[in-house]
Amino acid sequence: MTRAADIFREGALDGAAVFVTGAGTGIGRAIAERLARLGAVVGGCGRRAEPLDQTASAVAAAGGRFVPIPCDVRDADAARTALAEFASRHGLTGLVNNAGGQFYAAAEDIRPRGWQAVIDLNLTAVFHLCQAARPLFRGGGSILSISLTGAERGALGMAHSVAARSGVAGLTKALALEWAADDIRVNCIAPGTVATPAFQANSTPELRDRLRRETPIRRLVEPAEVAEFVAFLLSPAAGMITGQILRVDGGSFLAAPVDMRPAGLGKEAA
Ligand SMILES: CCCCCCCCC/C=C/C(=O)SCCNC(=O)CCNC(=O)[C@H](O)C(C)(C)COP(=O)(O)OP(=O)(O)OC[C@H]1O[C@@H](n2cnc3c(N)ncnc32)[C@H](O)[C@@H]1OP(=O)(O)O
Ligand SMILES: NC(=O)C1=CN([C@@H]2O[C@H](COP(=O)(O)OP(=O)(O)OC[C@H]3O[C@@H](n4cnc5c(N)ncnc54)[C@H](OP(=O)(O)O)[C@@H]3O)[C@@H](O)[C@H]2O)C=CC1
Repeated sequence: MTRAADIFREGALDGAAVFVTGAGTGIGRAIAERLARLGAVVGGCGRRAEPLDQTASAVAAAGGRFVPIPCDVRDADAARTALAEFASRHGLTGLVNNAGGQFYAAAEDIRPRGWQAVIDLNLTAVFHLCQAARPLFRGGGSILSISLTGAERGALGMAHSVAARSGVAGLTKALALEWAADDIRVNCIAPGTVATPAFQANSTPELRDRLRRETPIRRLVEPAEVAEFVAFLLSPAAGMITGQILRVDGGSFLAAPVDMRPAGLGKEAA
């Protein structure tokens, strides 16, 4: 079978300049490496410099260009400055809001600071970066936000994250409408479970096996499968796709909601 990664021709994204948040690890790193391989110049942020430098080395070894600009996306001014610095040197045709995450807790155990941390990272930072990108796009652009499948139906143990991702879904549609006339497309990609090092570190083999069994296509999502879809949505081939929430989840959204509450791990969802 042809692998997804064989579909695009080399140079398919020549001339593209894309900023990826959380580009040092996991899904963000896979996205950065793939876009650079297809010819885009990629800028990326994260709080830590070291993972970004590792992405830069991997991209350079493959003959691509990656510009690491460490910053905390929850600091709106710092994020704005990082994006502007990248755009001033390379232009800007795409933004991928990938930085995100949450802890797992029953709703009654989420304290105000925990709620705020998850909303700030997964929703408010996305808005600030979209807003910052808007005037930097010249002649159109494409914004993608990495969300989480099933947010529209709910999940147990992730109330803060489900609320934030639902906010991103609404934001995606609102911005798609406001900016369509300037050929700025705004979409959301909602992955199912992806076995990245970060998720492995926050889960047990038993939980991952349960999530795999609960996925109609009986395996977890590969980071490369998300990256390939990102490449497509950034390309001119997706020129009429905007305002969409697009799932890369093996059909997970059709199955029962997941139960990620610490006390519920290992049990079937209620
Ligand atoms: C159908 C669908 C199929 C689909 C099925 C899909 C399954 C799910 C798959 C999803 C996977 C991923 O996203 S995995 C990839 C992403 N990686 C992660 O999620 C791991 C990283 N997580 C984090 O870094 C943190 O959780 C996060 C809050 C986001 C960032 O935090 P910060 O660095 O700002 O903050 P911290 O100082 O650590 O914490 C801030 C506050 O959070 C609270 N807090 C932190 N951990 C807490 C905990 N376990 N329980 C309660 N509260 C907690 C405390 O109140 C802290 O405040 P004080 O203590 O008062 O200071
Ligand atoms: N893995 C999975 O199963 C799924 C993941 N997702 C989502 O996909 C995205 C990527 O996940 P994944 O690759 O697994 O996880 P990672 O934890 O590896 O990726 C998150 C990245 O974001 C960066 N980041 C976190 N907080 C900030 C911040 N405040 N400012 C700047 N950068 C930050 C991290 O770098 P640093 O720590 O250096 O800041 C890290 O590189 C997340 O939004 C996640 O919620 C969605 C569905 C499923």
